[in-house]
Amino acid sequence: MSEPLLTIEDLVVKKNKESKAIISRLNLQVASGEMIGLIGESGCGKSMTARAILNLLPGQMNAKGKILYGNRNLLSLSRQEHRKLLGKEIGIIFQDYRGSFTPFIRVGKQMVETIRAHSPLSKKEAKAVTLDVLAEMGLEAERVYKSYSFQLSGGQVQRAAIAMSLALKPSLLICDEVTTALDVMSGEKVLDYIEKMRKETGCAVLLITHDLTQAYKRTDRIYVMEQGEIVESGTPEVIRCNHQHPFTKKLCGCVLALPGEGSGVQPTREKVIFI
Ligand SMILES: Nc1ncnc2c1ncn2[C@@H]1O[C@H](COP(=O)(O)OP(=O)(O)OP(=O)(O)O)[C@@H](O)[C@H]1O
Ligand code: NI
Repeated sequence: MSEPLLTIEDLVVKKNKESKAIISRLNLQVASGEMIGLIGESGCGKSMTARAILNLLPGQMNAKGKILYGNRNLLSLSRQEHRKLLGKEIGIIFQDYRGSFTPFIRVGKQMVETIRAHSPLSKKEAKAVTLDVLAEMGLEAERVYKSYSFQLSGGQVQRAAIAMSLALKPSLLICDEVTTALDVMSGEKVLDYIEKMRKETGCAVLLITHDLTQAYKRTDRIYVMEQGEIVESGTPEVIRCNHQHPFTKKLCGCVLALPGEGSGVQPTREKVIFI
């Protein structure tokens, strides 16, 4: 692994000081250019981990430990410093992609404003970048630019949200269940675009998913989370074939996967069932 870009050390997140930890002593590393999978059952703390990185934990929740981005501890940055990093250095695509754009402002205008908030580009230059990245995502750039988000399909909005992230060229992109609300084909396309972006910009990706097959197919390394703890980590092959933890065994035992073209996933002797 090359130099770590993001290092989470002993992260503990609690609803309040007295309550049980939602995340307990979590350790995780993402190197530049890596695609990392964070998998686990619903409610195990995947989104809270992303929120802690982004300083977007709800209400009274507090986080202890270290989240090092380069040599800066994100947990000790001011809100203002954090905001500067968001988007520009660290991009996020949420599960609820509709929330990426407000419904009252045209998609193009929002993209131009976001780009300009993070760079010294003129309106005209920002518009050119916006049209470029929308086209890059395989969208009809002019039409999407002029549309309100509710005039587009789910997949189109999701791709526009990725285009937005691409325009800001973050070093780290966090994708939280980005395909959950999409049909399989649209979901695959969205992941293809994320991979394309990674190849083009060299950014690292933290792919949060409860879809084990997706993690196997797309990531370089996988962290398995259970009830707020990382119980296992390794390459997709190790997690699939040589997992040690009973939870990973259970998780792998639940997978039903199709032997997809170019998936890189070979049938194994054990728990993963291919039909
Ligand atoms: N706003 C909130 N206030 C208090 N507790 C919360 C809040 N949001 C989530 N939680 C709790 O934090 C824990 C971790 O939730 P989190 O959203 O990180 O799960 P997840 O792994 O992302 O699940 P999913 O796969 O369903 O998205 C859960 O027990 C959840 O009930
Ligand atoms: Ni979640």
